[in-house]
Amino acid sequence: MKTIRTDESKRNDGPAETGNVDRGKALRALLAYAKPHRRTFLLVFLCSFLAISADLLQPYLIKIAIDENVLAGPEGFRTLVWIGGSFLLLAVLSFVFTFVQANLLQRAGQGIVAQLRKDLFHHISSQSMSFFDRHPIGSLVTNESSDTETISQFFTQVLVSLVRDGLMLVLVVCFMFSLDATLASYCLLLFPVIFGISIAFRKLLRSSYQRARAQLSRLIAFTAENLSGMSLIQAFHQEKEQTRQFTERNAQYLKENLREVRATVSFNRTFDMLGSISVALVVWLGGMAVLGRKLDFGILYAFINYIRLFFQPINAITQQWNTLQSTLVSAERLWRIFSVQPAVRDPQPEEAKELDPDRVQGKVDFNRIRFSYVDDLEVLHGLDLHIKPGEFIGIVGTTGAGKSSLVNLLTRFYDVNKGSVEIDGVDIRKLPLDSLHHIVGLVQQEPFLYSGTILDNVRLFREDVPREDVIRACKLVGAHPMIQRLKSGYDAKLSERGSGLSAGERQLIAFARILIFQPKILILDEATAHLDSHSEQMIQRALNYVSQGRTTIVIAHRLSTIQHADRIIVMQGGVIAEEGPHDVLMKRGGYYAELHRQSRGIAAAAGGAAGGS
Ligand SMILES: Nc1ncnc2c1ncn2[C@@H]1O[C@H](COP(=O)(O)OP(=O)(O)OP(=O)(O)O)[C@@H](O)[C@H]1O
Repeated sequence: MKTIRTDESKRNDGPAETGNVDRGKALRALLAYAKPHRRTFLLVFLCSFLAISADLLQPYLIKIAIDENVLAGPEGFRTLVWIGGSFLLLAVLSFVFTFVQANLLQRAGQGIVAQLRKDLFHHISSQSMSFFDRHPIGSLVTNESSDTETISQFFTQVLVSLVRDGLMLVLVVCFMFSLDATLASYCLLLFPVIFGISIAFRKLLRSSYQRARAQLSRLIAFTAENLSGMSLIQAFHQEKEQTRQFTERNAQYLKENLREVRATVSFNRTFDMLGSISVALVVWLGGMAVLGRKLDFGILYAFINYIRLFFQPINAITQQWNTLQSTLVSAERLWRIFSVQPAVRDPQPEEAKELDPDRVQGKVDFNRIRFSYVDDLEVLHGLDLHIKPGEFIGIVGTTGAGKSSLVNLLTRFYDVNKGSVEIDGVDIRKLPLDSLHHIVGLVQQEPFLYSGTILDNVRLFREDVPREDVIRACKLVGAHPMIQRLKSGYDAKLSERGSGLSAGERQLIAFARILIFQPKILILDEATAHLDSHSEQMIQRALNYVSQGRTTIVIAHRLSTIQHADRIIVMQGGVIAEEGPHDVLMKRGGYYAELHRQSRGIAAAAGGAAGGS
């Protein structure tokens, strides 16, 4: 199944979340998902038709029973039994066809939405980092969960109701005219009233739904953000303030939700009222006709049944109208996401170059690169850095100097605005992303661990990597003793994001991943969180081991980590301020020496405080 394609495919990660989108296009793209299920939908409509016919014939049978048998006297008894039997048969047929229709419909509808969810997840996962800078996680969670659920209702309720109830309405009107054209004509006078009411409510229903959805998104985004920053909230005693903000958002959502419920209930009850007035009208007009012997009683009985049935599909269609409004809002939201194409993409086949991961030397060149996350706010200003194969580079600098930005460009989380980044002389924009990520390995400040076992996390769910290799890698980076202490060792299940492990332990696991996947270039963003000296030593040992034979770039927050680096790059305000080995930089007495002095001062103060406490 193909992902929704859009005409806006040339858009690069653009702000598709704002501005109007073409609702027709969004709906067409959605309907394309139903195409593979054409046959099932045809069967559904056929079953609906048969079930409706069986339902509609029932009042007609009763009319025959009353007028031609009951009122005709005792000789009609045998036919009455036949009519009773036929009535029962019609009821059974209606049950069977409705049952089959509902099952087929659910299967097709749920299948479509499962596919949509999968495509959406795939689409989101293939976006570049700038997409996630612009789209809050909470809002993406709403897209993936509740928007797709609304779309599911479109396929399992709206689509079929529009056809089934529309068909029923036409058939009911036909039956009514065949029974009594005058009474039927009076009933048709109701159509303009129904139309007027629908138009009057339409705007109100749509806007109240949109407002409720916007508040829900706001609430989910706030909750997601808070849950991921819970430790910070508690550390700064922000619970009360956050609860206050949550309560405010929650109250807004409640208010909008109630407003939506009020609008829906008023709309539905207005229709019910109209239905009751119509029945009263038919009873009055028809009753007069029966009394005046212009109409058979059986016809009046059937007519009352049909007028009830007449309102049933109208009610259902208007109910579905509400769902259709929700579907349109959800389809628009999903369409906006699907319209965004990743800013960082695989090269065109004619431009693509391959580097054999086993033969990569590991030479890295940043050639006069300029880069900004947002327009007009450049963070790297024509930076030039050339790294030899196997070189160990330490990057230091004040916060916001551009260290992470520099390595983000080597992993192609973002692309440079000007200049180029090359590996072994090949512009990385020409390398397929897959092979680039084989060549460049990353150990982040807060390595991401999945909900799964230690084994899964080290070999990243690749079953073809033997358990023994994982254990060997963990032993080499010094993670083995820590893993053995866990209850089930390598099979211990980690909680979400590995929250059961310390920052240092999570980094050790990430180091073991490097030994399994053997990238030729290693980037380490050192953990800023305070590590005790034992963990620090473990990390240092692991790094020394893992960096052997590969080009290594370490963003260091503790200068001790990179003291023995081949070269230290000192960054300041998006440019390289100084570079050279530790001793040379210290002798120069410049910015690095100053940083070093400061860090020793801080370490001494921390030591003093620890000693004093
Ligand atoms: N996703 C982003 N969107 C917009 N601006 C960003 C983004 N990430 C970083 N910046 C900005 O880019 C500049 C460089 O940030 P960067 O993270 O590269 O600095 P750093 O040297 O790694 O800092 P730190 O040591 O604090 O991690 C900063 O001014 C920062 O505010």
